[in-house]
Amino acid sequence: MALKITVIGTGYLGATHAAAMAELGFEVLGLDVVPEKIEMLTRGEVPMYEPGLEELLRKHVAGIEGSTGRLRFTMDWAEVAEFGDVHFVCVNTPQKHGEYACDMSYVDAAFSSLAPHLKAGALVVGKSTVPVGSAARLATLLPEGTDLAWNPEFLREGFAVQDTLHPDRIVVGVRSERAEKILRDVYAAPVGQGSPFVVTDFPTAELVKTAANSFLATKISFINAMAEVCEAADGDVAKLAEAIGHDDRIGSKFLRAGIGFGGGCLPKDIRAFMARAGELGADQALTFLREIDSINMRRRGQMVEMTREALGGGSFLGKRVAVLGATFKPDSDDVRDSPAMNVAGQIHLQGGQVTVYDPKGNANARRLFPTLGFADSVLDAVRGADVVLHLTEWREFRELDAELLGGVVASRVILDGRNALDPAVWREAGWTYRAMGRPTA
Ligand SMILES: NC(=O)C1=CN([C@@H]2O[C@H](COP(=O)(O)OP(=O)(O)OC[C@H]3O[C@@H](n4cnc5c(N)ncnc54)[C@H](O)[C@@H]3O)[C@@H](O)[C@H]2O)C=CC1
Ligand SMILES: O=C(O)[C@H]1O[C@H](OP(=O)(O)OP(=O)(O)OC[C@H]2O[C@@H](n3ccc(=O)[nH]c3=O)[C@H](O)[C@@H]2O)[C@H](O)[C@@H](O)[C@@H]1O
Repeated sequence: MALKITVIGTGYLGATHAAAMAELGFEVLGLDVVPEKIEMLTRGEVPMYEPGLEELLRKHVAGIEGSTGRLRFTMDWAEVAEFGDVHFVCVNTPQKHGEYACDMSYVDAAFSSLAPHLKAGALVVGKSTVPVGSAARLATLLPEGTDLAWNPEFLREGFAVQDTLHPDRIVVGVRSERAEKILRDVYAAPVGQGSPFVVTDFPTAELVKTAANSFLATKISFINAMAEVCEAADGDVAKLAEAIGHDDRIGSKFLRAGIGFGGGCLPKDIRAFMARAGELGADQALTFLREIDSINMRRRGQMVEMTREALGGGSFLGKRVAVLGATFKPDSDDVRDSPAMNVAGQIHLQGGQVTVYDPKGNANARRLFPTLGFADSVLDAVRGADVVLHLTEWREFRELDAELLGGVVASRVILDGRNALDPAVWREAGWTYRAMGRPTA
C-alpha cells in the first residue's frame, strides 16, 4: 500500500515539501498551528512568495477544480497521527533571543503534540535544521514501536520547488534498516533521476546540514574580505572572483561580493553551530565562524558609510535615500535578517528619509519596519532621492531604464550593494555609479 505522508509546519520549507510530496504521487496531509496559514493553503493560496509553488499547490490541493486532490491541510494532531505513515517535521528553529543558540521550543512542541497520538510503526522524520544531538534526544520522546530519522533539508528559497523535486543530495540519519527503506521509498523518484542518497547516523546527518551552511557562509565572507582588500588596494573584486572561480577546485558559485548574507538560515545556523560546539567542548574548532559572522555584519555598516560618503559625508539628516530591495535575496518575500533592511534601518535611525521598494517584500518589510517609507514602484521610491541604493538583485532592477530614473531623482548617484548592475549603462546616462570592492570599476 502506498505510504501516506504528513508535513508538520507549513512555512517556507513545509509548504514546499508538502506540495512536492503530492507531486511525487503521495497522499499528503499538512498541519500548522497558525489557522490563517491552514485556511490559505486549503484554498490553494501560498502564504509566502516562492516561484512555482502556488501552481504546484493548486495542482494537488483537494477541492480545487482539476486538482489530484492528494493534498489536504488540518490543525488536528489526532487526524495527522491517524492518517500518516511518515511524518515530516518542518517547524522553525530560530536563534534564541539574546543568545547564539538555536531555539528548539517549536520542534519540542511539535514532538510533544504528535507523540501521544502516534500509531505503531509510524516513522517521524525531522527536516528542520537542529543542533547536533537533538535527534538522539527527541527519539526518547517518541512512544515505543515508532521510529525517528533525520533528513535535513537543503532547499534554497527562490528555487525551493526545483530543489525539493531534484535535490543535489538526500541525506538521512537513521537507526534502523526499516527507516532507511521507508525513506528510500519516499525518495525513489528523485533518487531514480540521479539525486545521491547518503545514509548515515543521527549526528552526522545533523552535522552535514550545519557544515554545508557554514561552508557557504565562509565562501561569501571570504569574497567579501577580498572586497575589503580590493577597496584598499584599488582592485576589482568582481574580476578577482571571476578569475579564481575558473579554478575548478574553487568554483565560481557563491563568490558574489556585496552587502553579505542574510535570511532565516545562514546567519542563525552558523551562530547555533558555534553555540553547540561550545556546549560539546569543541568551540575552538569553530572560532573561525565568529570571523565569518563579523566580516558579514561589517558589510552592512560599510554600505551605510559608503552612502554617507556619496552624500558628501556628515549627517543623514534631511537626506533622501531610495532603497531598491528589501528581501534577503531575489525571488523571495523573506525579509528575515535581510542585509537590505538592516542598511535601510541604520540610515533611517541616523535621520535619513528612507523610501524602500521591493517587488515582493514590501508587505513583510513594512510589518517589521513600520517607521520606514515604502513605495509601490521604483519610480516612486527614487523620486527626489539624493542617492539610490541597490540592495537586492531582483531582475526588475537589472533591467531599469537609467535615463528615465535620472529624470526624477534629485541627484544621479547609485550605489550597487550587490555588484549586479552594469556600470557602463548607468554612467552613460550621467549617473555616478559605485559598487562594493570595485573602487575603480
Ligand atoms: N526556509 C528555507 O529555505 C529552509 C529552511 N530550513 C529549515 O527548516 C525549518 C523551517 O524553516 P522555514 O520553513 O523557513 O520556517 P517558517 O517559519 O517559514 O515555517 C515554520 C512553520 O512551522 C509552524 N510551526 C511552529 N510551531 C509549530 C508546532 N508546534 N506545530 C506545528 N507547526 C508549527 C509555523 O507556524 C510555521 O508555519 C528551520 O529549521 C530552517 O532552518 C532548511 C532548509 C531551507
Ligand atoms: O538552510 C537553509 O535554509 C538554506 O540556506 C541557504 O539558502 P537560502 O538562505 O535560501 O539562500 P542562499 O541562496 O544561500 O543565499 C543566502 C544569502 O547569501 C547571499 N549571497 C549568496 C551568494 C553569494 O555569492 N553572495 C551572497 O551575498 C544572498 O544574497 C543571501 O542573502 C542554502 O543555500 C540552502 O542550501 C539551505 O538549505
